[in-house]
Amino acid sequence: MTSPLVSIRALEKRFDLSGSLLEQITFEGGRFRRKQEAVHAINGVDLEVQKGEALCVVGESGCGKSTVARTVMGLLSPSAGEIHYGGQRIDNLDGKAALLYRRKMQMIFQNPYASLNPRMTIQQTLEEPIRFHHPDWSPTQVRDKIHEVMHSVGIDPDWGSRFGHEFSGGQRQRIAIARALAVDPEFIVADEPISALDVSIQAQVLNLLMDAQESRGLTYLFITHDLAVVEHFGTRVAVMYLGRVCELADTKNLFATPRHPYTQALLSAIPKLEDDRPNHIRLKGEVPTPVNLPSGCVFHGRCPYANERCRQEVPQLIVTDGGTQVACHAVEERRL
Ligand SMILES: Nc1ncnc2c1ncn2[C@@H]1O[C@H](COP(=O)(O)OP(=O)(O)OP(=O)(O)O)[C@@H](O)[C@H]1O
Repeated sequence: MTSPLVSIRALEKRFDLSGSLLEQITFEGGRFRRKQEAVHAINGVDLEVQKGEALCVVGESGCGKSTVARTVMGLLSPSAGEIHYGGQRIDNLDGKAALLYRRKMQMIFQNPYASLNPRMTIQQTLEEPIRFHHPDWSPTQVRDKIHEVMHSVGIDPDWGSRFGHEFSGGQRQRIAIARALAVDPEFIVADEPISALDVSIQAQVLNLLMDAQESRGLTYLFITHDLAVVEHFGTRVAVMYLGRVCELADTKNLFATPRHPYTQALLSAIPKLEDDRPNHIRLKGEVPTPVNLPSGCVFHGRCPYANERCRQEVPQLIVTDGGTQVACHAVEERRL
């Protein structure tokens, strides 16, 4: 395998909930104690994104997908761990060195209503990042680039003087995609890019992202909770639960033979007319709070295969016969 474009290494992200030092001090059992509460949003994630692939990250709400996305993009700093791009560590860069990666790595957000400035014309929206990253470009070069990206996302280049609010949700997301493409990125993090759109528009925008991937040789980290999207779009899939990756597989393998009980439960939740699927699992209970993480395997409280080892020992990702990586003691012990 070639070296990955992006590596996420032993990533952890905690959000401190304790407030000021004064608010952290409590009096318990006759002593002053310092109480430090935190949301453990990411708890040791290792992922490699290969050049040209679309790596999808899936999981229930709150499992840490967006936090992974925002940390990779440098919008959040990791509590521990590293992000590498093309072999270079980037989570600790600033100034000029960081600028280069800001051009190569672009992000598309879920809500095109919030991500476009309503006071800017489309021309201004697209011009801003181009001028920022290419201050030496002539007005003609800038104009040609704007024309090219508007055309490629299916927005009439003559509409450049219109404002964002004059466009529908689907058109706005196309413009947001054009803004990301305008600086010729290599890597795009797309965080639920179609989930705020009408169902009838979703497939069009997804196809647009796939066309851009092919024609521009893009690599995607694609965050979604929609398994139908994953099946259509993903080269590989990472399934997350409570801030950890529990399964990493080629998309075909994941849908044909899900190995982790949580993945099996997610796939079981997809409605089917004739349900003859093996490994049908129905999840009980709620996702535990990421403030007090369960010991051992974070999934053990909801897992029908959990035993004492699962309650005590954190499972690591192991490679199974089919090449899928799974973090599950039951799979490792061939109990499942
Ligand atoms: N700024 C923040 N401060 C405190 N907690 C946060 C912050 N951002 C995220 N979290 C918490 O971190 C955990 C992971 O959130 P994240 O948004 O990454 O999950 P997600 O899988 O993307 O969920 P969703 O699909 O709902 O967006 C959640 O418990 C969330 O409440």
